[in-house]
Amino acid sequence: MAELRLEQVRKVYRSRGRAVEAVKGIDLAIQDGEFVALLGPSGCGKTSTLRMIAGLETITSGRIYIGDRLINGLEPSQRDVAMAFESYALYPPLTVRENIEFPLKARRVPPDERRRRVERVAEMLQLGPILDLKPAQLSGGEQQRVSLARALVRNASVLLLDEPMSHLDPRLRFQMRLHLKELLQEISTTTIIVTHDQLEAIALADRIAVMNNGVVEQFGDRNELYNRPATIFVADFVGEPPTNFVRCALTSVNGELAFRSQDGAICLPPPHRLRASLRDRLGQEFVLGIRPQDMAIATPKPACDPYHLPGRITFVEWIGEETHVTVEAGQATLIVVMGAEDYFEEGQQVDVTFPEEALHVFDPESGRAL
Ligand SMILES: Nc1ncnc2c1ncn2[C@@H]1O[C@H](COP(=O)(O)OP(=O)(O)OP(=O)(O)O)[C@@H](O)[C@H]1O
Repeated sequence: MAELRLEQVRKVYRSRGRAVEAVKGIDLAIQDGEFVALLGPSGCGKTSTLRMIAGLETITSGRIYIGDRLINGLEPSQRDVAMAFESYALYPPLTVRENIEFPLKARRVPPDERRRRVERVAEMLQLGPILDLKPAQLSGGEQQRVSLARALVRNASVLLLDEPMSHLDPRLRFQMRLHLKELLQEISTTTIIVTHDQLEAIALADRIAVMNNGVVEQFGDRNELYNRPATIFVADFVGEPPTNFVRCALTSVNGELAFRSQDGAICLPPPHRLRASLRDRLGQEFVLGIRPQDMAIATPKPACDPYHLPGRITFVEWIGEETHVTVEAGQATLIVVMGAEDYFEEGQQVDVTFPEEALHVFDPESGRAL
């Protein structure tokens, strides 16, 4: 157990004379026993970050601390970090039991203690029936669970999981998530999981670092990412369906500030919390973001709520427990999530409403929330 701290960590790869800056000076402070997910699209630098913490990749610049120890120069074996790989990395000649036991033997853990720890983790990950098989006899999902078991059994200060469930079928994935969460709560090891699956990140992690293009766009818990997205990227990447975005100019209508789309179909007052700071930005463009789950369709039009948009339903899709309704408001297309029991018809004129706090305002240049 230990705190893990990354300060201005960068990774530049050189391949065929070209420099690729995969990680662009990230800062992360992960508390002792905390479970953090690195979430982001393919190529955003998640695995590079993890491999630098594990010592499998050199750190181009910056500092990584585990507790008070600066680990930049330490060999992987000196770092007290355990890692489970997406690509398993099991030892082919050893049985599953021997694979899991291997890191304990290397650390001279007594046989009784070894057996107890292997059995505990094997039970958690449902590996009992395959303990005497060799990796070549296992399915991809089974190999992945063995790799996870081998990392968990060590009780290292820091546990790193790189897409540890990507090869499991959805049902097993669900079960593994439950077991993993339970097990990690019990051993309370500082853990980082890399995933591009936001459901996995949300279900497992205490906090999520959303990465894009080598930088951490936001580091926060689920509520912060949903209710106060720091950037356009986070508002777009986290949440399903993605946030609705509309580009508007800040204008003055009858002496009051208003965000107005180019065709005039959208005209909304800025949220109260931003009004004072927006006074001197008249004429500038902004990106407005509203989550589909924060919107509702009201018929008839609400009497005095300023946060409503008149539009026309163009598409209705029933998805299990939700109905996704597409509404056109002038040239803007908005998706609204309603309940499965709500009934709407294409062509219907409606009003889309939402609470003031659901309106997120972003600077189009920096992409950052105001
Ligand atoms: N050894 C390497 N040499 C050159 N470029 C690399 C190397 N490893 C990674 N990269 C590049 O660095 C960037 C980040 O890669 P990284 O694997 O860290 O991203 P990722 O977010 O983990 O992606 P994925 O989810 O696809 O695994 C990518 O552009 C990748 O092509």
